[in-house]
Amino acid sequence: RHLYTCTQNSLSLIISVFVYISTFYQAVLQALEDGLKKADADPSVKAVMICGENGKFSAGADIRGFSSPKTLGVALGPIVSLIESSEKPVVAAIEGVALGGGLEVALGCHYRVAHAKARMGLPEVTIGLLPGAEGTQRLPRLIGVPAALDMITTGKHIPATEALKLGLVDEIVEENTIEAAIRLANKVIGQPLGPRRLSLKPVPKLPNMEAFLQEAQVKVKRQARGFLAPELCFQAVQAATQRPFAEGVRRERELFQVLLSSGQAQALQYAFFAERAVHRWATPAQPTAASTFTVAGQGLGTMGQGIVTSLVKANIPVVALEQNLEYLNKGRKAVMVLLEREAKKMEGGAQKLDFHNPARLQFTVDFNLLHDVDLVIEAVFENMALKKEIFHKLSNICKPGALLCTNTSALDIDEIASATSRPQQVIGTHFFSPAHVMRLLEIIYGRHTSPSAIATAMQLAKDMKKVGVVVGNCFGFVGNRMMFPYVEQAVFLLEEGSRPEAVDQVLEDFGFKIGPFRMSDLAGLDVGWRSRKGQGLTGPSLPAGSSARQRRGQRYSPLPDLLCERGRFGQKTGKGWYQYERAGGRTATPDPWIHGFLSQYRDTHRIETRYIDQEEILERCLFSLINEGFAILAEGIASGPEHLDVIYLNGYGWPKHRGGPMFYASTVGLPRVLAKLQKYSEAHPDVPKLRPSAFLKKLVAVGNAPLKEWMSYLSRQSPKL
Ligand SMILES: CC/C=C\C/C=C/C(=O)SCCNC(=O)CCNC(=O)[C@H](O)C(C)(C)COP(=O)(O)OP(=O)(O)OC[C@H]1O[C@@H](n2cnc3c(N)ncnc32)[C@H](O)[C@@H]1OP(=O)(O)O
Repeated sequence: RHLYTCTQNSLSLIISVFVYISTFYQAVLQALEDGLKKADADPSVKAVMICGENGKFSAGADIRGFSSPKTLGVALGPIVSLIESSEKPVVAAIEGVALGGGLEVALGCHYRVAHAKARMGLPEVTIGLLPGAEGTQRLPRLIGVPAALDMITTGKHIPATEALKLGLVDEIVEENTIEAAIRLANKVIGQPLGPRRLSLKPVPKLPNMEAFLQEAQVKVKRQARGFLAPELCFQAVQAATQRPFAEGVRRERELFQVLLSSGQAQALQYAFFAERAVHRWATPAQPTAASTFTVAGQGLGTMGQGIVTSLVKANIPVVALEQNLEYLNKGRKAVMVLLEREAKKMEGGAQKLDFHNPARLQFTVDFNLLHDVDLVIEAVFENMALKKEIFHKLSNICKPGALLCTNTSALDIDEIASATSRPQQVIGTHFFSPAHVMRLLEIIYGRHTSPSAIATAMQLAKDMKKVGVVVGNCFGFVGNRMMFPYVEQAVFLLEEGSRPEAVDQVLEDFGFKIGPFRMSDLAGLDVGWRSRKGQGLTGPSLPAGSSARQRRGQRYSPLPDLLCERGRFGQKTGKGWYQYERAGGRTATPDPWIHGFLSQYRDTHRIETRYIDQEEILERCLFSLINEGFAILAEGIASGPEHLDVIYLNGYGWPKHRGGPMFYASTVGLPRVLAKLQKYSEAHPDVPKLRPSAFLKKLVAVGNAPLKEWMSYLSRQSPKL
């Protein structure tokens, strides 16, 4: 943001511009261009140094600018060229971050000095673009093709220490970066600049470049699953290996334009801002125990282990509690394995994982040790009676201000709170498995939960580096409630003639990592079976004489129950919707037994088998999920469509380049979503989840309102959101 010119011994400020290189695009570019020309023309100026303000070099172009028709993104390229062609040495002083266009500017400089704590990267791929200011051509020339491909196709940020090893920066410093850059500038005055101009350098050769590129392309394609940007990033880097610099730049610009108009870039940029909007969301209240939490993890099963690991990673002191020594020792061992693994990943980084210190992590079976903690996260298994018993005990033992959180994916927060004398301090925290990896945290407030309890849970999410989304209390909350109709449709499609692998394929082609049946096999079919038994939908509590395919006047499919009755719980038993190489195996193969079973089932229930095309599979699964999203918004269970999208992007594997289910609905067009739901609902009148939500109808009736205006059409919103 500052361009300094460096005379032999003195430093004078020439211009001051803004944080994001293109926030005031024309002004910033103009200022850079003017400053450089002025420096070049002034014989008293011997060198130039470019740095940022307030300890940050640049986060790159203003992402909002890419959705404006007047985007002038490519104009940054000529400025980078101008920097490079300067007859006086130009040194970048990198502090904080140098990302995207920011790093591209640094690549135009002849030298780069970075602070040891700085981070660098070309994250354009994560917003659906490629580094379009000649970065795909300069970076491989500087650090070689493998490292450049890795940075450009993944968008990862790298620490300065790694940048130094790669040769991306010339020097790293612990103290004053700007002074170090000026020192370097003074040192190199008069030295030839040709060897420092990256556009003149050849791309370093590899003995097996072609084979390397082929393999890399296959890998990028396999991981992208319909996401265009990584593939086009690859092509731009490939161009650097095949063409002279200027032609490579032309190719980069063509590919950039393809991405800019692809629709995927808008989806990803929407997702970028949606996540930040959700993060910014706050209640008027202050957290009660901000940043000084001592947290007790209650229950050390799979979820509890992940939660404790996450807390330790976030440097939050933890007391981990189990009901007996056997479970405690088992849980402790598992947590230690996870923590050792995390510590290994963090090796070489600035932060160390401190988990052998009992003041940071303590394991106990003594409930009384919870007396002094600020917050408890209960993570026993999903059983209302057990949870109520524990909350009653917690309410008696914990100090008056302590917040009591329950990790649940569906249970009623109010009922759990009713077992305590402090329902205002009871809140749901729905972690996703594995809890030390997954970023999402659904925060569920009950009828009596206080605003400061919500604010405290939000603070906890921030401290744990998770994306906390506050939602209301209803069966399945937001994520699972939207997932139920999706899975229900997938199973109905099997009844009507489809196969698990056909349904999964359509949804995987859409971009999900795994389809609903592979997912169900992974999670275990017994989980849903237990829940359906609890709801009286199957098992001994099902009233005698119930129809096989109807429950409470609605269509019901007993297929998952029938599989469970045959011991087919999925991967854990080696059989589920697919077959596996062994119990615990992970390779799903279509199972002829399932095909035979389905056709027998259709015969038994006199269901005519029909061919179901990909469009119907996709629409019935996705539109029923989206329809539920509209119902959720109308009921005031969530603050806005961005919140639902952030939940789906971070907890349910929704493909990022589709922006989330509600954003996707807006791109399909609400009138089309409505028309299709109406059609499917007419064909299946006994499936309420296909009946279009009144809110969706309203948004269509007012003329297909744009997503950012949806909430203005609701008269009533939750007072707590
Ligand atoms: C033809 C080619 C032309 C040009 C090529 C160049 C292209 C580019 O440069 S594209 C942009 C590439 N840069 C990025 O993708 C960086 C995005 N930002 C981040 O990763 C992070 O914000 C950060 C690491 C820079 C900082 O993280 P953190 O400290 O956690 O803060 P926040 O993420 O909450 O951000 C704070 C605030 O800043 C807004 N913001 C950040 N970066 C940008 C940006 N590049 N454009 C616009 N706005 C940005 C962010 O939205 C937050 O504001 P709000 O809370 O109001 O949303």
